[in-house]
Amino acid sequence: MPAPRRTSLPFPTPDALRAACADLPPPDEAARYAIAAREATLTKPPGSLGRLEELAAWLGAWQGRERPALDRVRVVVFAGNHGVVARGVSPWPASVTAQMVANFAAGGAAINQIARVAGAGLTVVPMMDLAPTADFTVAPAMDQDAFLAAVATGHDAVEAETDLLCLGEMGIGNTTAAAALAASLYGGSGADWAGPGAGSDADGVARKARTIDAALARHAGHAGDPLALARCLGGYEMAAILGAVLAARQKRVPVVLDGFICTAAAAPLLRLNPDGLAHTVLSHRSAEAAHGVLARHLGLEPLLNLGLRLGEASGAALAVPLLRAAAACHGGMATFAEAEVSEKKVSGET
Ligand SMILES: O=C(O)c1ccc[n+]([C@@H]2O[C@H](COP(=O)([O-])O)[C@@H](O)[C@H]2O)c1
Ligand SMILES: Cc1cc2nc[nH]c2cc1C
Repeated sequence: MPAPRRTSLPFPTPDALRAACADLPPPDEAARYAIAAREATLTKPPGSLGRLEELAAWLGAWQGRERPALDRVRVVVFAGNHGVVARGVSPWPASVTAQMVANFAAGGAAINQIARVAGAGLTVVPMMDLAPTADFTVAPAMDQDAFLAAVATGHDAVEAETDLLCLGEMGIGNTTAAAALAASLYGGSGADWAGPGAGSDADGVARKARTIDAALARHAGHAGDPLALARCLGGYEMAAILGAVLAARQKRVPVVLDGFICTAAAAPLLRLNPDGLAHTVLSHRSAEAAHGVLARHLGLEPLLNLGLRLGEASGAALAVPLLRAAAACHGGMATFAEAEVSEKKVSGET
């Protein structure tokens, strides 16, 4: 189903969007305090659940609950087409984007299976009713109106009554867009950020690197303006992810980011606000090598490392069972007092 066309935009201008990105709510500190206090009473050596303890605190602080809940987990996948595919940057034809969206609707994709196992609802937002973005080696990928409309589509896709939001994308050619955007934000050349994507061979990766270099040269005038770079070098589905990450923050919905493209799409928010991705975790480190580099720039530590390079929120949905375990331990474990377990070692005992 095409995304509904809107008559009014939540951010009618780039300045309005920039101002919204600068003005983000903090987590619930009282909930964070209550979670830390409860964590210290649970029947385990302090810190022994490692990152699960941090995840429970992160979930609860954004949900504003001492015991985080994951009853309403939603996966949202945005899909869009990229004009830069005409440069031969993907081994797949652009038509595969729409074909995969049909596959999502029929329940036949990996994300359908993983979302079901994770107990998450799946929403797919196709943006292929729009003409593909422009080939960004010759023009901005999107004009101002198209970019703000795509951001609005993502913003509209987030419901406040969500305990956890997993974001992902589908778009043939979008590893080139993600690499170009990452290079424009964090420096380096095409060769530093280009990888095989959905299966390019060495010649394809070299072509991709040259394409990214051409795009960087074309849009160099926007250096230092993260929203302009997202508009010139990104894609509809990437702009929508940016809008969804922003909307989630405004509603204090915790977010799981997926692979390379999803992470690159969210990166401009961090450039606009050093605290802008505090409500997000990164599900996994993609097999696309640039993802690990980008994650380090963003200060995000991936939860999983499974050699995934699929996209479509598959990694984000795979992180849900981990988060469920973190929440279940925090909410369900007995305290030392309840279980009558001795809390401290007897002095002198080894
Ligand atoms: O999530 C990732 O890290 C990832 C890495 C490589 C490829 N992909 C997916 O593959 C598609 C883009 O690959 P490409 O080679 O056409 O740019 C797009 O649909 C992405 O979801 C995704
Ligand atoms: C088949 C296929 C499925 C995908 N899912 C996400 N990106 C994809 C790219 C391709 C090519």
